[in-house]
Amino acid sequence: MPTDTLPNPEKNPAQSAGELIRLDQVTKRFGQNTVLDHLDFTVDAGKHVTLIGPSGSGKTTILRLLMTLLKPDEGTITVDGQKLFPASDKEVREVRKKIGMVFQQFNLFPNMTVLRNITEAPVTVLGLSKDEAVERAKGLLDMVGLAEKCDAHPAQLSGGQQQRVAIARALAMRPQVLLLDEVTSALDPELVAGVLDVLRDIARSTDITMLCVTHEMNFARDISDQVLMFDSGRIIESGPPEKIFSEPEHERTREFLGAVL
Ligand SMILES: Nc1ncnc2c1ncn2[C@@H]1O[C@H](COP(=O)(O)OP(=O)(O)OP(=O)(O)O)[C@@H](O)[C@H]1O
Repeated sequence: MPTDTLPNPEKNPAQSAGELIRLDQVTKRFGQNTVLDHLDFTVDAGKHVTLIGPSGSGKTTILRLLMTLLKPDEGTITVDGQKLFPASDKEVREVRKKIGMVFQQFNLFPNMTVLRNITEAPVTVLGLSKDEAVERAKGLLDMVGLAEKCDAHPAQLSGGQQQRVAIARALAMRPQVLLLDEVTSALDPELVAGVLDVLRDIARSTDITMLCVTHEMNFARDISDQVLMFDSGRIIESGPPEKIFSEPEHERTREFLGAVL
């Protein structure tokens, strides 16, 4: 893998150690529905944390709060020392630059080539020259195994290839944190492994912090430093994957893993 195109400690000095994400007593309601209930957790820089739990337990809501797509009703969220709410527009923009997200539906720009999908934000948001952005994008496309697809449009790619472009696009911003929201759920089964292999490679060979919602338990076991088990908007159990998957303490965790493994 061409590591010069990826985040590393020299290029992200703030990420060398310590706490990067903190949620303190975060509550989110949709009407009468309390989706997150006084939630506390922290993620240290460089760690890979996976959120598991039944459908509707609030996992995606956490990623959307971190992306500032939603606002908490109570509590505070801090990323790299900056509170997200309240924060000025400028502060939010600065924090957003540190966070990349890959969605279930790839959300590529359909009218742009693969290369342009990846270079657009580094040029317009980070102010890179076109040449710098193209060099970075080509390195990333090489890393996700799509070097020959620069000039293709998203519709000409398989879902798995589109998702690998979306991963490259997120990394092109050199984020400190990568949020992954069920990134293989919309894929045909035969395309899942290719995307997960790319993510395993990124987890292994970069220092990027990952927060991952997935139903792929083998993948979670492989990449996670910590697994958080959610139920009804609370973390009911957390720990290293070998503990959560092999010796879960909570009955709900055992039930959930029994259903998905
Ligand atoms: N914009 C919204 N308006 C109203 N309710 C919402 C909204 N977004 C999420 N919810 C509700 O919040 C709850 C938690 O949703 P969330 O997507 O965070 O769960 P999840 O654990 O990620 O589930 P899944 O694994 O199915 O994606 C669900 O009951 C969902 O219906």
